[in-house]
Amino acid sequence: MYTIKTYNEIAQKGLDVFTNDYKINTGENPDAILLRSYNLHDELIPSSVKAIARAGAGVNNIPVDRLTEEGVVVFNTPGANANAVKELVIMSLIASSRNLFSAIQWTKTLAGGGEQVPSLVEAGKKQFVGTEITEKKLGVIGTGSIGVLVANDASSLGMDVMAYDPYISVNAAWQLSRNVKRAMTMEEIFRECDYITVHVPLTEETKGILNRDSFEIMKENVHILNFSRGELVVEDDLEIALKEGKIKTYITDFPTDRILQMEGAIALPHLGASTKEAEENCAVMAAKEIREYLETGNIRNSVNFPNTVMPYIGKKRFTVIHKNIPNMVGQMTGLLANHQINIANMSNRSKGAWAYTIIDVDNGIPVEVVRNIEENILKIDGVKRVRVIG
Ligand SMILES: NC(=O)c1ccc[n+]([C@@H]2O[C@H](COP(=O)([O-])OP(=O)(O)OC[C@H]3O[C@@H](n4cnc5c(N)ncnc54)[C@H](O)[C@@H]3O)[C@@H](O)[C@H]2O)c1
Ligand SMILES: O=C(O)[C@H](O)COP(=O)(O)O
Repeated sequence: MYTIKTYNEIAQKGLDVFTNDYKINTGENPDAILLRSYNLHDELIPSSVKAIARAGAGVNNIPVDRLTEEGVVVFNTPGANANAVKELVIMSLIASSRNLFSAIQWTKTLAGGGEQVPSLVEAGKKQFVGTEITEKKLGVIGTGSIGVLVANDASSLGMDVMAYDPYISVNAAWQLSRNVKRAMTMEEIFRECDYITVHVPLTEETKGILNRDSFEIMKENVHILNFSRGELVVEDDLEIALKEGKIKTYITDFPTDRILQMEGAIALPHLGASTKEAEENCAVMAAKEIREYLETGNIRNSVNFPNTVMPYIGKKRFTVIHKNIPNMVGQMTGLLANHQINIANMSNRSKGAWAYTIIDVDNGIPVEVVRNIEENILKIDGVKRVRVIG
């Protein structure tokens, strides 16, 4: 029996992935945590927790570094909400070009105008004259799951699209339309584009990339869209650039009190992933990642440990989280050899400073021998966690 603790509301379809062997939100010692944007940084995470799945993309709400040191596997759900975000970004591109947000607000103010409404509309509409997006230049910073979709669809709508991503994955590169031009630097995007949209994770490197220096080299009246994270922008600098009219609109999914008071800033209440489809996709994917890890030790879509998938055929399985240093596998297999135990299958993967090893052994080993091996693997210098499955 496993226990899952949830933070945030999780789509029922995702919770349904947890069958009878699971309890949700009961007891003090959960095996895994499932959450969306809830801030885990200040939470005490019990040592019973082996895995944390973020039903979504961004993991900046999770203390990943600390959890890695504790051998807790953190997952996210790559691409599961990308279409939802893309649709909102494309809508916002058009809405900002056509001054739709303020036009809708103004039109509402005519309520109660009786028969005058049609003529008031005709007289007032000129204040909302917009521009078309066709043939305008869009810069996409970050071409991962969302950025690729935005770039391709904007290109289909007739925009001239350029994209910057120094770490683009092979998968994303395959998906990107050949009409999308490659920018070699972020500055190229800043200098040349009429619209700029950011689709990067919040990291030390991306924090504050939208700042005074970048605004300074941008075109006059640029539209900026930020559906990634609020901290990518330096608010002091944004306020000045909006006041000076350098930035025409800043559309963000991450309002702060200050941004809500800036003229030219349009804020949505973090709606990017809030569609029925995206919520279900993310919840199902996250729940499956947890189940697979707890039941088989396989790791798929982890942000802190190497993806390691070895078919589980019901044999006794040792899974070991350890430092990525020499002679770890040798020491583990040595312990098995001491007991004349045959290894049926094995996988060892690394990611940066950490590695993960799965060893399947033939069935029928006495319980006390298994326990002894488990204890001795844990004693190896550099080993963080050992689990025996089956
Ligand atoms: N508004 C929302 O509701 C919502 C929903 C989903 C994701 N997001 C945010 O959007 C981000 C992107 O989501 P995704 O699913 O596309 O993630 P992703 O991991 O698929 O793509 C991120 C891309 O950014 C690139 N990148 C990283 N550092 C970079 C840098 N310094 N310069 C340029 N590119 C860089 C990576 O190479 C990758 O291709 C998430 O991290 C999250 O913060 C917001
Ligand atoms: O990173 C993400 O996936 C988004 O910001 C979605 O967050 P949410 O699950 O809280 O809507």
